[in-house]
Amino acid sequence: MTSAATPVPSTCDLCDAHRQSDGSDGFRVLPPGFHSYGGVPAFGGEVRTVRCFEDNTQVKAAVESPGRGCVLVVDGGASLRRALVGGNLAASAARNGWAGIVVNGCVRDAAELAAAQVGIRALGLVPMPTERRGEGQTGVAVLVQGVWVRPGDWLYADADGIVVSERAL
Ligand SMILES: O=C([O-])CC(=O)C(=O)O
Repeated sequence: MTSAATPVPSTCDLCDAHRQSDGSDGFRVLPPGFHSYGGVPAFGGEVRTVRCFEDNTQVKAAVESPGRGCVLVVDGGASLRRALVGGNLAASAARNGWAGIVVNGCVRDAAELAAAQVGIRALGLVPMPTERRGEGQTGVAVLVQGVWVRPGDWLYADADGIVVSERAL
């Protein structure tokens, strides 16, 4: 598996190679709108997923478990009201070997995120944390900005964007 330290293919090169893709080959591009907040600007790895809404219980559990070079994709329903990842969870993700976290939602603690050796993408920053009520699901297909992302997919992110593939590229 790819780890944060492994060079990742450029998303532009991947898109050049898939320029005729209609999605039927399992290659997808996430729409723009994600910003980079982590200390690792480019990352890639096999996908693990969490779906939750303004409750980061399952995100915390995931980043506190071994990441094995995977990318955690968190579908937070695009909520801009609560931060699903902050400095503590980012530090846990880095410590446990996650390559990156992509949040369809918000994050907080900008300075601490930038200091964490993990890739972090999110729609924006908001200082309000979630309330943990034990809700949320892991290991489910998630719809991120209109694009399906499934556990076992591969995700690559760099300065140009984020792409997802059914297989390692
Ligand atoms: O704990 C949270 O809910 C989010 C946060 O602020 C952190 O990860 O430091």
